[in-house]
Amino acid sequence: MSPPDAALSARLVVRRPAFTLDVRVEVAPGEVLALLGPNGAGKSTVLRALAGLLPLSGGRVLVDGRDLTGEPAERRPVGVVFQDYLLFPHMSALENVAFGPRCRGVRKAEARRIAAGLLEGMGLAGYAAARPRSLSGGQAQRVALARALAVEPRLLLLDEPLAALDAHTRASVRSGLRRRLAAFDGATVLVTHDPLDAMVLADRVLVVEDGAAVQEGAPADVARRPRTEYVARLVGLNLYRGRAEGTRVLAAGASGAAVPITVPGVHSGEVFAAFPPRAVALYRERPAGTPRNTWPAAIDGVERFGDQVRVHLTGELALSADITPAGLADLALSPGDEVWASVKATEVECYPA
Ligand SMILES: Nc1ncnc2c1ncn2[C@@H]1O[C@H](COP(=O)(O)OP(=O)(O)OP(=O)(O)O)[C@@H](O)[C@H]1O
Repeated sequence: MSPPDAALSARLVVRRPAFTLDVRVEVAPGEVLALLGPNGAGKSTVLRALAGLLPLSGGRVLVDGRDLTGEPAERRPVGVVFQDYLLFPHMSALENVAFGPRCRGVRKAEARRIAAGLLEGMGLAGYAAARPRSLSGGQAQRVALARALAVEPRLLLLDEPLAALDAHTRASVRSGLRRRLAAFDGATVLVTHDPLDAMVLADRVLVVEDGAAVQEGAPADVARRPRTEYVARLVGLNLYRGRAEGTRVLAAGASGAAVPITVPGVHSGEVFAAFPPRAVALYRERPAGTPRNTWPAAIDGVERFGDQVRVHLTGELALSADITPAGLADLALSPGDEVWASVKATEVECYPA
């Protein structure tokens, strides 16, 4: 059942020869949902199905309680910001924004008035006559957002809204976009690969893998308690699944043997245990007399990670450790070396699987 106050309530089934998408998407009024997932997971398929650009094999799309399933794209109260913005190059910014209302039968003068108001709201009043190619990436994105909002959508769809920008401008455009999305009272669904986009822009995250929803929740909760390898890698956590027995979790080691992980608190049943690479300390010799978790491991690779060094380890448990370059030099570590990895129980997050 869909919540009565959902602005968007959809079940989307799309069947292709080698791929099936089957997800439910619920978004409250004013809420921003980020779809996060690896390449080919089906995120763009979700957006295109919601926009009416792709027929459903099953399911339905309700926006503000209205069934849009059979409606063609141009009759849906939906605004779309495409990945590369897809502004019409031969039209001015104003004409680009006025295009949607014009297509929906709004008279020219009125469409231009709507467009001018939206451009002004985006801080682009002085760019109405500018052609898209003369705009910066951030400006083009705002024109694309204004164009999407010009049809007074109840559902706003953004496909990788920051992917076309260089790293330098991305941060400021991201915070501008956040403010603008906060002012929109319909449902927003955005697609991203970037966990930071999801953290900053979204109220809730839906992780899609191989056509199915695998995890959903507030961005911070998803980041803190990943439920799949993909999410754990994305947010940079070591993640294991196992059976809890009191304060120990028995995780499956590489050889199939159970590897105990001591966790804070008492748990039972199937659980996840997760900890960040910065919580892992490395030693040449097994540290004696410590209540910490200690596991033997071999250095698999080393990479620079910010001002730290990320060490990848193999063994019964595969794990990543962040240490300082000085620490790496002190330990004189190189690939293949045997070490002991150690993690305090209090650094381990344990939660039901
Ligand atoms: N037009 C199409 N015809 C056939 N198969 C398609 C089509 N578009 C996408 N696919 C396939 O459907 C699956 C989902 O693709 P989709 O583009 O939705 O994934 P995505 O999560 O958006 O990926 P990315 O992050 O790479 O854009 C993939 O297996 C893809 O190869």
